[in-house]
Amino acid sequence: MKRDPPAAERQAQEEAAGEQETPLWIFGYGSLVWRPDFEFSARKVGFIRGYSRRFWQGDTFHRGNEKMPGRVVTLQEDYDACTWGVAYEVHGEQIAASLQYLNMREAVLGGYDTKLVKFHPQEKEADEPFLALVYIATPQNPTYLGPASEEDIAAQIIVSSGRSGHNIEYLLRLADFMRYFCPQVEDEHLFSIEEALVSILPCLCQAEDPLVEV
Ligand SMILES: N[C@@H](CCC(=O)N[C@@H](CS)C(=O)NCC(=O)O)C(=O)O
Repeated sequence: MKRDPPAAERQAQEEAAGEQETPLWIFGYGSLVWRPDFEFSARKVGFIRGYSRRFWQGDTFHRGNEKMPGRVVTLQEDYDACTWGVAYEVHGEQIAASLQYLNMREAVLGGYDTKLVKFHPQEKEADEPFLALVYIATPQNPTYLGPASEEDIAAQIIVSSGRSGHNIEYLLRLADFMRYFCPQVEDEHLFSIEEALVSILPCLCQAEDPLVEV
């Protein structure tokens, strides 16, 4: 089923295509942090304001199936919060290629929509904040699961896997990214789910070296 790109995506694509030298930035805060799987020219670690990252999106393709949906992250509006991740810069032909790929991976298969948000690079003295495209799964999408206790989320992750791999890998790689690349950030929701998961499966204690390269 071909899905027309959402308005924010079209706006970003038109603006970027209109001025070839203007890159498009795409902000990742879940699997895009460690598995972008599209060609990019540069990447920066940083954050967006006004959102909290939550394991409240169901996934029946990448990390789960119709009978046992996995849990992946989305963004919940939260005025005082910041969500850390990676912004990817795409130029010229990379723009259409990345948007076409992400439209299938995120929108068609994942239920995510697009929005333009202000990204704040970690090296703020070197860079001013800039606009980036972000994929958000809203409560209106058909596989949205919403809030649950960290213990229940961990238990669901433990028994879920899909076409892209096990849901445990999804959680641990994201926790790993935050631990090693954003050590100053306390992401209580993420790390309490990881803690609940490790208490159920002690063999999954923290890796010595980062699993994620940025
Ligand atoms: N949009 C968020 C979340 C992306 C995400 O995790 N999406 C799922 C779709 S349900 C995905 O791409 N999974 C691929 C994988 O799990 O490897 C991001 O920017 O990273």
